[in-house]
Amino acid sequence: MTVIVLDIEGTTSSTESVHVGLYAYARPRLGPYLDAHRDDPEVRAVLAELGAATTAQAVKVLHGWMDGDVKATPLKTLQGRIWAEGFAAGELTAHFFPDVPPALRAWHAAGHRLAVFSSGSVTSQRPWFANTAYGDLSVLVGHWFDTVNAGPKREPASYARIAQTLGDPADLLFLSDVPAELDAAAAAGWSTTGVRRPGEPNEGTPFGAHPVITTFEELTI
Ligand SMILES: CSCCC(=O)C(=O)COP(=O)(O)O
Ligand SMILES: [Mg+2]
Repeated sequence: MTVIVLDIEGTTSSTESVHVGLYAYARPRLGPYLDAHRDDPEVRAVLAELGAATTAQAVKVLHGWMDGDVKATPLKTLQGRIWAEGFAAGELTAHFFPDVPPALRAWHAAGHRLAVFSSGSVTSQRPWFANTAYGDLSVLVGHWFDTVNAGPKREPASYARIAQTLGDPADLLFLSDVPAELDAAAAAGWSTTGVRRPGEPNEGTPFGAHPVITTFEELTI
């Protein structure tokens, strides 16, 4: 039995749906969210990490990270909370490539375990998988990992940390569109497969020694 660990952006879901859909939703809400949750310990911690004295200063840093698609944990924490509210309010729905839902259901039915490891916070991963045009896919996923509970995606130590929960690295398979993430997983003893989807930013990126698929239908476990 294999544990299949999924990246989101570029792998299960389009980059556009994250950058245009989710980022545009979060962008104007960051300032008001900070002002409304100043007494929340997690928000206070984010502000302390940013070193920003005012909401305007904090928003400037956060918008700069969004413009550069910097996967900084304080940004991901705030985005995730704003998106979770958006999903709960019925204002957001998730995008999944059409090959993904049937493949996840088939792998789950065959006894393979599924997990997610994304730079997007766990707070946003769960509603992303729960609110799809293909029904609630979150019920198929047993474990959720992000940069807080696992660590940065390009560091082998993060994959070693995840393996402490999921089991023997030899049984773990990571699917991602980013070669540096696959390199880190392989360095931790995991199996890897690159996902090169037509039209995605990493379509032309070399994947080195990692096997490559263009849809989940091509994966043989
Ligand atoms: C609801 S998922 C949010 C996706 C996100 O914010 C992100 O940065 C995705 O990065 P990934 O590690 O999945 O490529
Ligand atoms: Mg990705």
